[in-house]
Amino acid sequence: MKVGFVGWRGMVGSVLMQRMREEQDFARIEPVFFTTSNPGGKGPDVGKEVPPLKDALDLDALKAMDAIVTCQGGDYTKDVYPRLRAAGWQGYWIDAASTLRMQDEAVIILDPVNRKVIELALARGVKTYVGGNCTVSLMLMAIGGLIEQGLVEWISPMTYQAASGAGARNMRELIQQMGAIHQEVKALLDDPASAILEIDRKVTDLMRSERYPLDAWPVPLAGSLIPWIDVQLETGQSREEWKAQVECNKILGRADHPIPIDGLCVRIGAMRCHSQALTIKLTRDVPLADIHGIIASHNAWVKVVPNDREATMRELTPAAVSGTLSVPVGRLRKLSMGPQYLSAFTVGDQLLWGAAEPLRRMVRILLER
Ligand SMILES: NC(=O)C1=CN([C@@H]2O[C@H](COP(=O)(O)OP(=O)(O)OC[C@H]3O[C@@H](n4cnc5c(N)ncnc54)[C@H](OP(=O)(O)O)[C@@H]3O)[C@@H](O)[C@H]2O)C=CC1
Ligand SMILES: N[C@@H](CC(=O)OP(=O)(O)O)C(=O)O
Repeated sequence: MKVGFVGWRGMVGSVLMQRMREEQDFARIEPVFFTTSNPGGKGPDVGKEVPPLKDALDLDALKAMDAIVTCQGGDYTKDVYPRLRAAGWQGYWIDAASTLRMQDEAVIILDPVNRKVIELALARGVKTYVGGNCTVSLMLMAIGGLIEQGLVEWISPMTYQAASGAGARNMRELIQQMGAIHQEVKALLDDPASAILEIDRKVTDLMRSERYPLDAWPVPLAGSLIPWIDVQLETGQSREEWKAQVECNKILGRADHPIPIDGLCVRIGAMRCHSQALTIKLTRDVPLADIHGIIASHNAWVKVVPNDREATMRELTPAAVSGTLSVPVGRLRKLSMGPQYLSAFTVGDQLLWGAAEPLRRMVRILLER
């Protein structure tokens, strides 16, 4: 199978390349690498010879592919995908961008959760497969078992989203902000006799000043947080919040009888792990021990963390999870509102299960057919 890769040197694309090398995926395909900036250049090291980079805007070169995997972004998809389809290309389009997700011709891919939906779509001849929003995919990896068992009446997710979701520039600037804060008060920090309120005042003054690094972020993130992600919708939701219900239910193949899912999305100063606090209304009172079992047995990556202080602090943080495929879920307890109200807290790497991994696995699914 000839697979074209676009966007492979970006942040999501690099994670995809790393995972494909780890899983020896390149041995099973004929990879062709495309670029928007360096046609004729050298392709990445994938353990075998690859042809020079092809132009990602050259429709004829793209048309020669059986499948195209793109992590190049929504503008590229908007520009190239319709022209390629209009030119009669019948190959598989596998995309990380949100552009096509809600279109009828596209299936949102998260195979540990919706393998059946994917298989049915393949059988119907669907050729467009799009990775889900990162918070959506990570939530379903965490509590897919409860949904599968029909135990979820509604969910309210409150998110703590990492800088990586906004892109590489934003990750860099988060660290620059951290550094600027430290520089500002270094002398005071080094003096054990200095007053903490003086340190705090200087930090706050810096964050409010023109000297604070703010090119990528609209307002300070380090030392603060941003309770809005993506654009504003008329409903009062952010677009990120809107995605939760529509994408989850599309992934689950139940857009006609959706589970209500709504909450607030907040950007925090983590690097690449999104966290979410979930309030779940169960359809019935289920004992916690059963809930643990149902969640843990849903897929190979979810891990139930016991609701105790030590295990939670050790295992249920971005620092512990970053760079791994593990999706821990903990803080599972019945809330005081009643036995059908369950809390949960989950953490996941938004570049792996949140972006690259579902695409990688879709290529594998195609190879297995
Ligand atoms: N960031 C995220 O969390 C998620 C992103 N996505 C989707 O993936 C798309 C790509 O995101 P992301 O990977 O963050 O984007 P990047 O900005 O990291 O990469 C996108 C492209 O920019 C070009 N580029 C220009 N300068 C550089 C550079 N210095 N280093 C690397 N690449 C460079 C590359 O194209 P070329 O080689 O052709 O020059 C690259 O493929 C997003 O637009 C979004 O649609 C989906 C889920 C999550
Ligand atoms: N919006 C997500 C990242 C992302 O790229 O989402 P989507 O794939 O839905 O555009 C975030 O900021 O954390």
